[in-house]
Amino acid sequence: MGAFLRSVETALRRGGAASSHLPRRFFSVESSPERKVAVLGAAGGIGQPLALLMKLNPLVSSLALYDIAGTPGVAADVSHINTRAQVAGFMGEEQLGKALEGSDVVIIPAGVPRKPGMTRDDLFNINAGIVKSLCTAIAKYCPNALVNMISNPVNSTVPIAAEVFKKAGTYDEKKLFGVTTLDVVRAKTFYAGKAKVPVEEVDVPVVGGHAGITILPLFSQATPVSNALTDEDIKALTKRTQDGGTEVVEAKAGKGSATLSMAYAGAIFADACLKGLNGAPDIVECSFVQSSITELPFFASKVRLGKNGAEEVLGLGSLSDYEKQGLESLKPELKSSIEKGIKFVQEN
Ligand SMILES: NC(=O)C1=CN([C@@H]2O[C@H](COP(=O)(O)OP(=O)(O)OC[C@H]3O[C@@H](n4cnc5c(N)ncnc54)[C@H](O)[C@@H]3O)[C@@H](O)[C@H]2O)C=CC1
Ligand SMILES: O=C([O-])CC(=O)C(=O)O
Repeated sequence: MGAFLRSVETALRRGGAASSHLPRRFFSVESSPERKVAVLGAAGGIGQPLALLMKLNPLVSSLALYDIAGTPGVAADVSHINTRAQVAGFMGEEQLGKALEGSDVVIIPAGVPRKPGMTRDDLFNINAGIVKSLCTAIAKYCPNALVNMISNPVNSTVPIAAEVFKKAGTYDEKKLFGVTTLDVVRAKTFYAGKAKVPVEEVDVPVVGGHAGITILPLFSQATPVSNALTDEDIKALTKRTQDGGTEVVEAKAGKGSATLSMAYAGAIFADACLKGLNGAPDIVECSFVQSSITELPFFASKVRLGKNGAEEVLGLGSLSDYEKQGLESLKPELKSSIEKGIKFVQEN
């Protein structure tokens, strides 16, 4: 472990990938302009490890940690790590503006997580209001920031954010992202295990939304290609990816949902946003964004990230019959979750 951590430090000092243990994408710094990242909900189960990972990212020069409680401690703790980002903690609504001002990327893991037996939609009543008020502040204090929405139900919180920004006159569809990276992370892990291929080489797009059957992994496009997997294997992998969140919720038995893997996924996605802003070429990640690739107004698919955010929403590519069926089955649920979010802002 000592050697591992020393290699992290060396990698960070060099600003390059010094260790094969580390995802290269975390540590490549071609050029490093000043970039401020704000984490809203930074004292929570996701927020704390995400704050740590963003402090390790050399693309970040300023890290604002905001929560309704607990941020002074988290900020003091993380700030002692000897990396580039200057860390500041902000607590309570009166400090939200200061936390947001000048932000390039705002990551939102604020809100309540699931307990066993709940769906993500069961979180709507509490989290919709939290997201609405945070997005109202974003529109006021950093209207140009890229927003990475983690709070569930993502299928509704992203449309909520869009409506809030529209009302405020600041909406830019290129700058609003539902974070579905954890679905991709899971699909890659599960596929690598089943296909017996090196996990660090695996790529699997995951499209649709971020709840149950709306999560549609496209294993027919997975690389490296494996001819060893049967149709039954693909069905089982699809179901496990769709139920990945529930698997963690049940294992945690009342103590919340995925936090560590989500922090990892959130850090990967925020890093991609920063690289895009900095002009790095060919930055493509799946995300739930405003979309015209299906008849639904929001949809997750591969997105090319650039200096303005989502520069291009990529199409679905060719689907297997099983995936085509999955796509048709997910549309009614996704449509109604999107409409629920829009209605919430229009009526409140
Ligand atoms: N998009 C995804 O793939 C995933 C999303 N999630 C979602 O992320 C959210 C957070 O999960 P956890 O970190 O496990 O929950 P948590 O309860 O551990 O942390 C949430 C934090 O949000 C804070 N918070 C509440 N109201 C706030 C407000 N108005 N402003 C700022 N902060 C506020 C709380 O004080 C708490 O520190 C949940 O909605 C969960 O469902 C979780 C895992 C994966
Ligand atoms: O399942 C949950 O409630 C949290 C989540 O979105 C995930 O882990 O994918």
